[in-house]
Amino acid sequence: MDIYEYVSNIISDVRINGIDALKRYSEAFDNYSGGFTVTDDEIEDADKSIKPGEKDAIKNIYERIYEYHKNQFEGQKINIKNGSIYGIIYRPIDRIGLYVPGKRALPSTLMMLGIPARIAGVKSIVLCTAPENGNVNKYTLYIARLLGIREIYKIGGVQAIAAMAYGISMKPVDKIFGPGNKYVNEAKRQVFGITGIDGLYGPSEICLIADDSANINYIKNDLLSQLEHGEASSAYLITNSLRIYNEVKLENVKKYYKETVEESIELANEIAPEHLELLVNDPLKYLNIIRNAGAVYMGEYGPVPAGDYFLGVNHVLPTGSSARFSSVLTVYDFMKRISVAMPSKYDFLSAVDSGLKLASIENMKMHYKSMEARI
Ligand SMILES: NC(=O)c1ccc[n+]([C@@H]2O[C@H](COP(=O)([O-])OP(=O)(O)OC[C@H]3O[C@@H](n4cnc5c(N)ncnc54)[C@H](O)[C@@H]3O)[C@@H](O)[C@H]2O)c1
Ligand SMILES: N[C@H](CO)Cc1c[nH]c[nH+]1
Ligand SMILES: [Zn+2]
Repeated sequence: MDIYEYVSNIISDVRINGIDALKRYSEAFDNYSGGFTVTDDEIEDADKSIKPGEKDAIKNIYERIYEYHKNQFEGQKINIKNGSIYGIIYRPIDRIGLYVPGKRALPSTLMMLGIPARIAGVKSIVLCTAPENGNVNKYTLYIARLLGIREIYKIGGVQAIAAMAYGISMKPVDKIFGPGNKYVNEAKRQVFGITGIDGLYGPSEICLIADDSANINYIKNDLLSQLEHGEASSAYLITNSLRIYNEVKLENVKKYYKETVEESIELANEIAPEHLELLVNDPLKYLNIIRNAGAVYMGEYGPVPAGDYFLGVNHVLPTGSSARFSSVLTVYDFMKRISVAMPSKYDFLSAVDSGLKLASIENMKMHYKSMEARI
């Protein structure tokens, strides 16, 4: 059975059989058979068990992520010209679902999802994450509290995506956000249309371009950092230095030699990686030829893990070459654009003839009459 059919069967089962199916899949995949709702007591216990130093680190990073995202939204765009009003207004999505990997828990991801959601003004937020030994990761719960998220479910994988989309054991959501493994991403792809999705944010990837000036240790550590996410992750090294090409010998890293940094970047554009790291002299001068990447990290102090954790940039990024058409998560992903028009009489009359012609071309009689009646 291919992954499409496999995931589709789970989604249908959850849609048709509801909570019974959720229970079966939670038992089968997450070894969990308790209730799905996280209680206030569990949140309180998590809070108590976290050390003050850990809380400070989380709050510091929360602030940095907030700072980076707070001015992303550039405001409503309403133009008033010669008495006409044309524009686009933005409105937060009413209700969203956040998916945070839970078994090998990534609490940092909740900050990356929840902070821009709150900045965008989303009011109703649900969190789904798989339990580990029966419990949701305590740091995830602490961050949920910082974000004011109170509706939290111990559900992971495909069944969580189906539950949020079809409203099983909860009210359905309008859009689902968050990264996950191949099953989670296939599930998101399949429920798109019933609900919105942010993008295809799958197993982590790094493409590192190094010239002869790059530190070999940095190269090795940075490549291995993203492979640490699991066997589905990928790492590419592209270099114009034969020395580096020969010295970096790492299992599971795909290596390429190119004559120049420009050619290396062209190959990276074809790969369209989630993360593109440049360990080259004067990296800024290459920015204008980078076309396909989820995020670009440059210079000695820009290793991908710093972006994963504390720089403040978002670490929820397109993978599997989807950076060709998709982007890093921003505040805008949590909003809808609505076009707005209020033409003046003058503006209407100056162009209505063209509108009437087009209505005739399309043979739309009532469209024609609607406009004609105002002349
Ligand atoms: N692109 C990004 O922005 C980004 C950010 C953070 C993490 N990630 C990636 O997210 C991924 C997280 O993956 P994960 O697996 O740790 O967590 P996950 O939460 O995505 O998946 C775990 C869940 O998958 C389900 N599952 C496991 N095996 C299954 C099977 N055989 N059939 C059906 N369902 C099954 C289980 O319900 C389990 O809870 C990693 O690959 C990581 O690299 C990506
Ligand atoms: N590298 C991941 C994005 O691909 C994000 C992450 C979370 N925690 C550690 N890393
Ligand atoms: Zn990472």
